[in-house]
Amino acid sequence: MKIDGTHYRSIWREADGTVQIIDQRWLPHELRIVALTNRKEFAAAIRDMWVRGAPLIGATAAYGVAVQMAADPSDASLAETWQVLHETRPTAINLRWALDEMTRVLKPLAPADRAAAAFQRAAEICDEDVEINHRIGVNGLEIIRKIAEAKGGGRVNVLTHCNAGWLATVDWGTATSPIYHAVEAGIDIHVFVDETRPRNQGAQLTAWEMLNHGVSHDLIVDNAGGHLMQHGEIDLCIVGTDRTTAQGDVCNKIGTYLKALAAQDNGVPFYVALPSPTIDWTVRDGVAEIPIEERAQAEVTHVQGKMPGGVVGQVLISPEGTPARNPAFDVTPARLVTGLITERGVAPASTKGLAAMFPERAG
Ligand SMILES: CSC[C@@H](O)[C@@H](O)C(=O)COP(=O)(O)O
Repeated sequence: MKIDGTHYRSIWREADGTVQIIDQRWLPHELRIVALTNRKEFAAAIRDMWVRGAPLIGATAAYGVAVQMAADPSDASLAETWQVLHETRPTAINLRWALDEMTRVLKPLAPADRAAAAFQRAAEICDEDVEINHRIGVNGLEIIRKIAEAKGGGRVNVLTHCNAGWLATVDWGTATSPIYHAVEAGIDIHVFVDETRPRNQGAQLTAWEMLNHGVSHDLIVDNAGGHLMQHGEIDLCIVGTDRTTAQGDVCNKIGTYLKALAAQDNGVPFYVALPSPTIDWTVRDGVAEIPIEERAQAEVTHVQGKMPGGVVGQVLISPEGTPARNPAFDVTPARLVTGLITERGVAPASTKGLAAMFPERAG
């Protein structure tokens, strides 16, 4: 996507071979681009959320393997890199998907051939992600178009949670891709952006994306969505996912479940934008089987922002010493999901629906 006229991806390889990322910890206040040069830095970038969002975590891990292969292409190094990167964040399945995919490609090769093959496969994974998200946008656009037509061309109001935007992927985003496509198609669309405590990915990243792209939007506090739905101000919800099970349960940023409950109570369609690498075919019951990341208490007791004087920093908002819990994701059961917007089309959130859409993957 474009920032001030320049097209950026969230991760890319420079002509000199270095892997560059946008360090998202500083957005929206500063656009900082950094190079990741060794495995330790890749692990830190994923764990400490310089990059985040399920597809981007996967793409970053793929390049992390490639950089490590250039340093040490041995079998031991490949296996250890899988471990080191895999333990950085437990919930987004794209991480394991990308590490397994890199291992599948590299393991049969002679060590001397691994680095070049790894960089090539990492670049392909990035390009595939862009294409998948583009397709999700095309398929999701039809949902938005139908709502616009039903409203006689009136404004379509979309609620989204967290950042499932281009910053969470390599480009386009998942939940935002139908929105960007709708804007391009000339549909009058307005986006309600959940701030998404504790890390405020909505306030910091999605709002920034919408502003940059000239998309009409309002930032709302997380607790406002139900109220807006009750008053007919939301036509549909579109969110992303970090892991979707074979039966269509959706694990996404904490608070997604509450939005889905409010959507069902108010008859608001609740869609999930789902790239196929985000399906975990090995699990069925998301609540019972998906590991939920618990992050630092400080993310709850503090908020980050721009201080007077322009410095980006954190302020304590609770009494010093108050304990906090910080589960980073929750699971929305399939029964609350209207449809899964995939690169192949919109699937019902069910075992049958996903199996029909991806027959070659379903067990
Ligand atoms: C297209 S990204 C889908 C999800 O990864 C996104 O909604 C989300 O929850 C991101 O969480 P984060 O903790 O910022 O990595």
